[in-house]
Amino acid sequence: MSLVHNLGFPRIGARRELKFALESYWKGESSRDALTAQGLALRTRHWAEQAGLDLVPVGDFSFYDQVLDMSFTLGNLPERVQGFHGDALDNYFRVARGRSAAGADDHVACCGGVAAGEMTKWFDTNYHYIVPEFTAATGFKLDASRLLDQLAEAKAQGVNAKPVIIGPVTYLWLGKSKDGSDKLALLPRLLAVYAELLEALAGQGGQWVQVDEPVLVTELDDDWRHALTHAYHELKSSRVKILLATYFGTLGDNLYLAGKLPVAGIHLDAINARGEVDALLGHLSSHKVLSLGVVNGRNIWKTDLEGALEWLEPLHERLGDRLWIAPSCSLLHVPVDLDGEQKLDADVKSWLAFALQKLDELKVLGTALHRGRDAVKAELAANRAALASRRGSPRVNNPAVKEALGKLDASLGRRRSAYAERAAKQSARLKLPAYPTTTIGSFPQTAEIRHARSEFKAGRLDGAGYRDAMRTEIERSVREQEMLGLDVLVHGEAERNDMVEYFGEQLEGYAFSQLGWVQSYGSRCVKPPILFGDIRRPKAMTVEWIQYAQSLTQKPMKGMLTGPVTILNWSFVRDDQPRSVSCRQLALAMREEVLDLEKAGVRVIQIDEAALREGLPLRKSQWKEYLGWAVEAFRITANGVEDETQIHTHMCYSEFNDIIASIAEMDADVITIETSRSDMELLDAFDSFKYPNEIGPGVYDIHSPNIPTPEHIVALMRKAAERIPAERLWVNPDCGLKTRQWEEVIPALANMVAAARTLRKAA
Ligand SMILES: Nc1nc2c(c(=O)[nH]1)N[C@@H](CNc1ccc(C(=O)N[C@@H](CCC(=O)N[C@@H](CCC(=O)N[C@@H](CCC(=O)O)C(=O)O)C(=O)O)C(=O)O)cc1)CN2
Ligand code: MET
Ligand SMILES: [Zn+2]
Repeated sequence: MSLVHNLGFPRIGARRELKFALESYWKGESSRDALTAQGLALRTRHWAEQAGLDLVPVGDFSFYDQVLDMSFTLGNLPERVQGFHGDALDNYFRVARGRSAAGADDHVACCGGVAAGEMTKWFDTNYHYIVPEFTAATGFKLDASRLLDQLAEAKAQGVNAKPVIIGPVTYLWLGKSKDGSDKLALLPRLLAVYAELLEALAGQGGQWVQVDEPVLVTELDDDWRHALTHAYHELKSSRVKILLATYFGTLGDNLYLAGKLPVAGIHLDAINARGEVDALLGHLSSHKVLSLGVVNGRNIWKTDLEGALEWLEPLHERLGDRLWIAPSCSLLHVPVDLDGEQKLDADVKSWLAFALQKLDELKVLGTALHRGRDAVKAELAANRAALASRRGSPRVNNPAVKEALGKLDASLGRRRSAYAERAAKQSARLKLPAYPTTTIGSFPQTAEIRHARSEFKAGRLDGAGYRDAMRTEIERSVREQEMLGLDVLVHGEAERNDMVEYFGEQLEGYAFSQLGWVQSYGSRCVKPPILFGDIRRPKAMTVEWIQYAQSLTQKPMKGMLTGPVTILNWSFVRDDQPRSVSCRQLALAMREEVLDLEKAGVRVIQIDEAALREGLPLRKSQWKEYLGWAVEAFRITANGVEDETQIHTHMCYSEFNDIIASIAEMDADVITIETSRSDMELLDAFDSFKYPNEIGPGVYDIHSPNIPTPEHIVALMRKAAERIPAERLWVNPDCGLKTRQWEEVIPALANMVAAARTLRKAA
């Protein structure tokens, strides 16, 4: 029999129950007990929904982040929160979210404000984790209570539990050394605690433990490879059976190493690394389990079940019980339940599978392997029909789009003149002061804005009423910016639910869900739109809003767009054509929008590419290819405008050292980046490359409620000016302000404008 299991289940809840419970607890509107009860209710429901599986993950639930959970399990708390004498869960949230010194926190008086842990993306996904912090002195101390409590809960509910933890090497690899010391030097100390942890799990009757080591799909140097070998030799005497889970890619050079590790089984992402199955099997000793991730945990398409069986059946014949099947990775990255969708087009819906449907697919595959295809004849037939309908649908393939793509030539991606010439014309037209100030686009998405939108979507507010509500917000943003004295204004993005979904909703070739939420970080979720067909822009998408905003002020109003690469990287995308092709289609559609904005008199247009760097493949050897088409797509979008039109782009969470040449190639007149937390060090890349265009290095961290002082901003900008000539510097926050409150935004921006004035006087 082949065993069917899952690697992880989405924890936010089909109706985002966890999000609402968390936010209400943080606001002080509900009790800690209410929050933990909601956690228990979600775990219980999710285990019940996975009941048909042979092994169900336990420990994949988290109140904020699974990496932060691991830091607490291992007793690796940043020094600044040690000695906190409140509740452990509150301390956990202090690390996750930070605490302003002026915050409404009982412990501010005794424990002061604390900075949030740094957040960064989880491999190549749109999920963000809290970065573990290390120093040479870091010690570890086991606190297994979370895992043991959840295991006990699972047992009480009759769940076939498989505890899930992040492996020691991946844990170290994900963290950051705060003092420049070698993280790997901590491995012996860390392994001692992992050994204790495995022992504790064994004591609870855990037989199999899933230990996630996704670092195995990255390019590792010898030290890290050695660390893996060393770690699993140290842990091999444990009483539990380790299923070593790899996902998000191929093992590549690490294949032999992975195959030889002394563990009881290994999970391979057979969506990305199906070609490695044979080679891996060649290295696996005959007692080891091979778990194959055959259902894609990263997208929302139905699996080709018969296609999967074609290659699984012979493997099953060979391996028998040693073959397990699972999703390719945790289902954290997909929405929960397709059945909740009431408005999705019936055709498109019939092509999709969310987490619960993916588990059903696995069960069908398991039954077919176990009892023969006949036992699931009806399911296989329905699957075959759905796949055929998708392949043949005229809505997927639009000849006109294919034709337009065929006509593309390199001239589309070139500005008329070089930067220096454009800059002179733009400066004559815009007449901006030195150190011009601007913001990145969004202003707070208030409860009123979201409420108006949800009333509109539910049909209780009509189009005119909704437009008025948004215009009121836009007007408020413009007035505030004028009072603050900013130089280049934005409309505030009130009308946008999300910078990607908003465009997905308006482009042909896209479908969008009502409840397809995926956790992005903490309580924050996104609803990635579904790119299923050839892309076309039926009509202008942003022009009316920007025009309205411009009508309220004499100052230049930035037109605000999301770039093709970011739209692609934050959507669920087609698996029936290369990403580069979908991206080029998006580029052509967004180019039309850029040209429409220009025609409407918009003088500054920002094209956000927040996810351009984020989309880099996990393996460096694939970067060149990706950057080639990604930069080209941006250029197609941006570069059709006149010299006088100023193009901005924006990127956050970025280190630019290794891609600075590509950034320069994008040739935006101005790029705004996130730099405040790195103390402007990120600018070194621009400096040493002699980046020729203008730069707005972020001067305040928008993730934190803390208000930056003018002195702090001036100091940061002086550091920036050591690296970039002052005449090419802008002053702006790190990113958009949609997650902040107006009460935070106004004083912060006032200080930012004051800082710019100080700088101008000194110049
Ligand atoms: N796609 C994407 N990926 C990204 C980012 C991004 O901005 N977009 N940024 C980074 C991650 N950062 C993020 C920052 C903020 C949020 C965020 O604020 N998300 C919102 C949801 C945004 C949204 O789509 N809102 C909808 C739905 C709002 C909503 O929840 N409405 C209520 C009803 C409210 C009412 O009636 O009063 C409901 O449905 O229950 C809207 O505005 O229309 C949230 O979790 O709260 C997400 C990611 C990286 N990846
Ligand atoms: N214009 C967008 C905003 O301000 C850019 C966000 S980048 C994640 O929200
Ligand atoms: Zn940003």
